[in-house]
Amino acid sequence: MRHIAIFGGTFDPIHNGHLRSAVEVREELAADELWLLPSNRPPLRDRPTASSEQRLAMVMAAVHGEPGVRVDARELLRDTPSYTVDTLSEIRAEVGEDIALTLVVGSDALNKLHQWHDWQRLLSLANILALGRPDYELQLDAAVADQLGKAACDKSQLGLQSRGGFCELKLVQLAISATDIRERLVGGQSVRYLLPDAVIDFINQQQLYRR
Ligand SMILES: Nc1ncnc2c1ncn2[C@@H]1O[C@H](COP(=O)(O)OP(=O)(O)OP(=O)(O)O)[C@@H](O)[C@H]1O
Ligand SMILES: O=C(O)c1ccc[n+]([C@@H]2O[C@H](COP(=O)([O-])O)[C@@H](O)[C@H]2O)c1
Repeated sequence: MRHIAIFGGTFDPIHNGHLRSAVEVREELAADELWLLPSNRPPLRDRPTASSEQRLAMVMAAVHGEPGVRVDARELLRDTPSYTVDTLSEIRAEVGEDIALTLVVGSDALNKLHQWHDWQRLLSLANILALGRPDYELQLDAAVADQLGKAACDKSQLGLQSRGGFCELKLVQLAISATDIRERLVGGQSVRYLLPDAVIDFINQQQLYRR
């Protein structure tokens, strides 16, 4: 069965924590493709510092030439909050019923899943993969833990079922965050090796994340 992993984020900016996770998830799941989806108006946080266009440009520069990784800009084309359930419904309608879709969510984001719009429907559209992240233990809301617990399966199962499975993966675990990168830039510190040089060049060119 064809298998697509869907990894959404604010990516303000995209960094090596995201990128290493994307590459490893694709390998670990033996997924055919991994799609990065920059969100337009992230529902549960303040407005991003960089514009949608700038965040999209940084994501594209970061993964240029990376095999099997694609950038999907659909959420930037909708002027509504980027509800994942809407995005997955749209993707499901496009790819059809017989393709495995796996939504990739970091542990910090998953801990807030109970606040997501219509979160109960997510497993009817896709599998969910929880990504371990340093400094963020998985501490799920009780209702979420109950639903995901019932869906728990081995990672090898995710590519064999189109939706409805849940699995946790601990990958390389880089303690990098976009907040820390923005703070370093405001403070005039180096961010080299935390994110790709192409993204740093773009940030400098556009004078992003300055005081
Ligand atoms: N270092 C990391 N390792 C694994 N997953 C990560 C890492 N950083 C972010 N993620 C995950 O990537 C997705 C998008 O994250 P996001 O764009 O919000 O980055 P962030 O670094 O958490 O940003 P911010 O510091 O602004 O909150 C989320 O599911 C998040 O949990
Ligand atoms: O659907 C929702 O209500 C929802 C609420 C919060 C976050 N999300 C999605 O979760 C992903 C990670 O979000 P964030 O804010 O941690 O970058 C991103 O793709 C968001 O669109 C989705």
